Amino acid sequence: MAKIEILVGTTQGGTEYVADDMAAELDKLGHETQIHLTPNLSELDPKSLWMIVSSTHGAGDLPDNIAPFYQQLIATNDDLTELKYALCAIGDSSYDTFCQGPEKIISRLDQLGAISFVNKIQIDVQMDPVPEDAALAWLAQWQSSITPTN
Ligand SMILES: Cc1cc2nc3c(=O)[nH]c(=O)nc-3n(C[C@H](O)[C@H](O)[C@H](O)COP(=O)(O)O)c2cc1C
Repeated sequence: MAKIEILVGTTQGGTEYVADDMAAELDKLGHETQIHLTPNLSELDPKSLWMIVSSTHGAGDLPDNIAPFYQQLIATNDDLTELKYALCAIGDSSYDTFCQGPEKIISRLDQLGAISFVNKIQIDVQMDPVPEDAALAWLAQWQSSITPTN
């Protein structure tokens, strides 16, 4: 069993459904998931696996609910070298800034020493109108490699 923090960035709520479905799948496998709709750095375990599940809004911007978390990351110098993360980005390829919002978070996590646990997925709602399906297929590719220590 692993502890998995799921950080959600959403404006209309669609991405929250994607996060809920992945959490349900991980719970079935015996992992301990926690969904954060307003993530707070001080409440997250830096020795767990973080899944960032976020759409993009504006012009390559993070949704408002997760933007303050990004500011917390910018303000901290915490050592995150024990942290592993997985990115599930959801966007629309008709925008030049396709899926760029959560890249800001990933870029800062990398600066703080965190390591990507798997290749990210960028779900294009033009191609996948039901992003849950693409997200669950992606999760199925790597969920068996999650270990208690990650
Ligand atoms: C005003 C607006 C701006 C958007 N900007 C972007 C963008 O810059 N890049 C992108 O990939 N998708 C963009 N999108 C598409 C959303 O990320 C996509 O519709 C997503 O499914 C919304 O999920 P949510 O309801 O969970 O926020 C934008 C959508 C809207 C309505």
